[in-house]
Amino acid sequence: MTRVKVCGITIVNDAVLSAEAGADALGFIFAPVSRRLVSPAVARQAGLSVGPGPARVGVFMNQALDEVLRTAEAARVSAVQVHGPVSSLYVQAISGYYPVLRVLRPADLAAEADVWTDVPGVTLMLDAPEPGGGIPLDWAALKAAFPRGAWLAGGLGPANVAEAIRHLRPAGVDAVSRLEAQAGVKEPAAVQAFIRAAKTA
Ligand SMILES: O=C(O)c1ccccc1NCC(=O)[C@H](O)[C@H](O)COP(=O)(O)O
Repeated sequence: MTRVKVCGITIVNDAVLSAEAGADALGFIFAPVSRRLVSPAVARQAGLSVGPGPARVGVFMNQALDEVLRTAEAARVSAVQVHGPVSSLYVQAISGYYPVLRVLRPADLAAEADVWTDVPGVTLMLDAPEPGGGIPLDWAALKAAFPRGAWLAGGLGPANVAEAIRHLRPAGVDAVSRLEAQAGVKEPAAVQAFIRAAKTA
């Protein structure tokens, strides 16, 4: 069954409702450029409030390694998601502490996907060039190159996630924009419908 990550949690109650709806992972964005920036303290409280079930993923973009590790520790996340043009050494260093979701854009696939094939602790995620922008990828065009075991993000929501899964059979799916009432605030019905659609695809 496809695993489901609900990203951009900024409110403890949204973590709880996502977990109750069956989310496998919750995303907490620590990249200062994001409209869904959350503090490590709130992420930590959210993690404590959902019990042992869902993974808690700290999301970072172009941030120094020590900042990533300090923030992840303060927030008590269980995995780290890495966006941006960082080196493979940087990703490997994080994977010594946390399972890593390494985010690639379709344009990066040819150069970087093979680097991470069968590397323990690193899972690929394909996302649109603008993270959190709500723009879907061209699933048909990606089909031949989509790495086995990779996750998919980019403009997914209740209305299109089943179709995306049928095209690419990702190991997991991730979404934010189409699950929100406003930036950083979840729309409960959309979260529930997204998880249901992904799990039954
Ligand atoms: O969502 C953001 O604001 C964001 C900003 C900077 C780095 C990452 C960010 N989001 C990470 C995610 O994993 C999103 O869920 C993913 O990009 C999909 O977003 P959407 O297309 O809006 O569903």
